[in-house]
Amino acid sequence: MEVRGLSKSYAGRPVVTDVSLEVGAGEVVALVGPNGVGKTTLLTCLLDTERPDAGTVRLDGTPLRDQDPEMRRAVCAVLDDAGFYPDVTALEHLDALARVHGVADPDDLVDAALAALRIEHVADQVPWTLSSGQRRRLSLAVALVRPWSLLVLDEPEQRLDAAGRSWLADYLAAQAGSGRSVLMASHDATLVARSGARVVELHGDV
Ligand SMILES: Nc1ncnc2c1ncn2[C@@H]1O[C@H](COP(=O)(O)OP(=O)(O)OP(=O)(O)O)[C@@H](O)[C@H]1O
Repeated sequence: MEVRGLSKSYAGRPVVTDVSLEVGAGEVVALVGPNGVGKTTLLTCLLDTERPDAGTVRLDGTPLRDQDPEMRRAVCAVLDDAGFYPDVTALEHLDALARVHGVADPDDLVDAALAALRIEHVADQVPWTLSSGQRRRLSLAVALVRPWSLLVLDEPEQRLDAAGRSWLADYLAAQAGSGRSVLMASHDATLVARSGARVVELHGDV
């Protein structure tokens, strides 16, 4: 992914100013910086869910548009743990996403994801009955059941216990090792280091 000259203001107040960065194949990149510096804003602009005031975002040379089915397939974003259908169990949520993306053997993939995230025992519960950490684990499990070449994560360490953070760091490093790309905002220096991330520090008037 290549970002050039991205800027975003809210009500005339600059939040992201002229940011350029690249995330290469096989690379984990960590955006770091203090609260309010603009990490989430940058991620939402990159994902085309917020419209930047200026700048370009390209994936493999093509402008990134969230309405483009190819882009939606290439980019997996986990920004929070809120995007669940309320009446669908954890297992059904993962199963639906795997099938929508046309993966082979969705049953096996979903079982493996539930096991990897250690949420098999709550697979039949609807999201609002999960603990907050289990909901975060379910959000992350999505990345294991659908295709992507770029994974975008916003503070994925939130609400994870120590074992979960270690698993996540090793998972991200392994994905980079297989040639995929990861861009995350994080406040967890251990996660950033253990995942082998290249650090991009945002500076702002905060
Ligand atoms: N929709 C919005 N309208 C107005 N201001 C906003 C909006 N979204 C974000 N901001 C402001 O933009 C600034 C950057 O917010 P952002 O969430 O991007 O920071 P962040 O670096 O992700 O912070 P944190 O580390 O606390 O998650 C903050 O001052 C915030 O108040």
